[in-house]
Amino acid sequence: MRWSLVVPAKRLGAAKTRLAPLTGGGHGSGHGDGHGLHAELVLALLADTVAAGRACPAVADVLVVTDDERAAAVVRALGARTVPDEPDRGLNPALAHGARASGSAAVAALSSDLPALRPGELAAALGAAAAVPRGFVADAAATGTTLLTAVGVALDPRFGRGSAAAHAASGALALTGDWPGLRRDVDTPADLREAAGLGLGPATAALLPRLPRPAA
Ligand SMILES: Nc1nc2c(ncn2[C@@H]2O[C@H](COP(=O)(O)OP(=O)(O)OP(=O)(O)O)[C@@H](O)[C@H]2O)c(=O)[nH]1
Ligand SMILES: C=C(OP(=O)(O)O)C(=O)O
Repeated sequence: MRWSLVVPAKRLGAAKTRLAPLTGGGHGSGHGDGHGLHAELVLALLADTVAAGRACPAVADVLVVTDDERAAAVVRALGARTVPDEPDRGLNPALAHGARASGSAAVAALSSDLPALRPGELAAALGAAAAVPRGFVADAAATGTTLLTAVGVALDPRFGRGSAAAHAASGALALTGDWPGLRRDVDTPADLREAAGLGLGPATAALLPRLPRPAA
């Protein structure tokens, strides 16, 4: 079975506010304005996630839901398709829109902040997901979700705080395996240090030495 991956990306300057301390946070950091180091860091996390997805043999195509032109250009250069961020009602409606736009019967929503993701572990998780109508992979903290899958049924995404429990309550099966890069989402500076310990993708690795506050 080959999958369509749907990856959400809100505007770079508005995303990942909890990482602002790493990029200086204030004036000149680019946090909030879509430029500068903050946007570059958010973009690097997205680029490494998309590149790993594209390199996964179980993935037929990657669809990024975004209105950010810079993010769209970067992921297209990596071989992803892009669709506008519709209906502009937040993360879950954007993912449902992307899932429908993919036109695929096997759809997986993937977090956009997985810089240590390996194509092989994604393939293993998607292999497990092929056996169930809906499945999910919890993040390293076991409270959030990094992957939500659907085969022949609606994706019905419930990302957000406590999403692992919400996905389980909606009938999705928790998929478990030794997939450290797939689980290691990066919301905080400490998360980025842990991702660095697993091994970062090239975009995030290249950015790390440029951060004013060392992350790793
Ligand atoms: N396309 C799209 N993506 C979204 C939207 N809202 C959130 N996302 C993406 O979903 C992921 C989780 O977003 P949030 O939980 O809002 O916050 P965050 O950007 O991770 O970070 P914090 O500001 O630090 O909480 C990020 O990859 C966002 O880019 C949306 O309305 N549209
Ligand atoms: C949206 C989620 O995560 P975060 O906000 O941490 O990126 C989630 O885990 O469902």
